Amino acid sequence: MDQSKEQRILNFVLQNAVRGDPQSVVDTIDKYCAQKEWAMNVGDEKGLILDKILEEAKPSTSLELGTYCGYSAVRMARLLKPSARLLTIEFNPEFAAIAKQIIEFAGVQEKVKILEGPSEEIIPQLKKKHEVDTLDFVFLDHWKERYAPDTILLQECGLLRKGTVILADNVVCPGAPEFINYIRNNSHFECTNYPSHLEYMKVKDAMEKAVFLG
Ligand SMILES: COCc1ccccc1-c1cc(O)c2[nH]cnc(=O)c2c1
Ligand SMILES: [Mg+2]
Repeated sequence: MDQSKEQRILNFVLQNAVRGDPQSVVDTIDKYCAQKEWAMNVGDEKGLILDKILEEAKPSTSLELGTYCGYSAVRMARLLKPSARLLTIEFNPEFAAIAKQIIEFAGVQEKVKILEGPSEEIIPQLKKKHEVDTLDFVFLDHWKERYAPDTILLQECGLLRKGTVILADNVVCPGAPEFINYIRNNSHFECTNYPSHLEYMKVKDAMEKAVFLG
């Protein structure tokens, strides 16, 4: 059976990154995806925007929707304080299996927990099954048509608190028009747009930050 692109990314990390060094894992994935095969990691340019907004938020409990190969999970975990936790939801079992190995190789497995399944099923389980009180930081990087319904679901499940920071990838490319329309016309959110580029490309993209006002 031919290897998947995600398996090739994992192999490149195992052979070229430094075990236990999350920065080297991030840099190695960026090198592979910029030079050999494009893949939908948030990447180095938008990754720096993610880093800055995450460091400002100093979250104890973070949620990521869309783990993929674990690039942004490793990128975020490398900046979290030792007691902080990141829950990351991935629908695709093959992606989740690759991400688990990349997260473990980077040595951030103590801070990161991968939850496999559809976000609409897992989000309502976060409080009781995963001992979440409220979320300090949310990174939306999964199916664009789920951004708005999942943001509404997070509110309905009482998972947002005054000041929760939501950061969404790809609001220009592929685009998340329903989410942008919802969040910018909602007085309970304070929105900021961060123009950037699609990972590893010259194509325009952007990230949107939405702070929940309670
Ligand atoms: C499968 O499409 C790949 C693609 C193709 C062209 C343009 C953008 C994207 C893209 C870029 C991203 O950062 C993404 N992040 C999360 N979930 C995505 O589906 C996603 C898609
Ligand atoms: Mg993305």
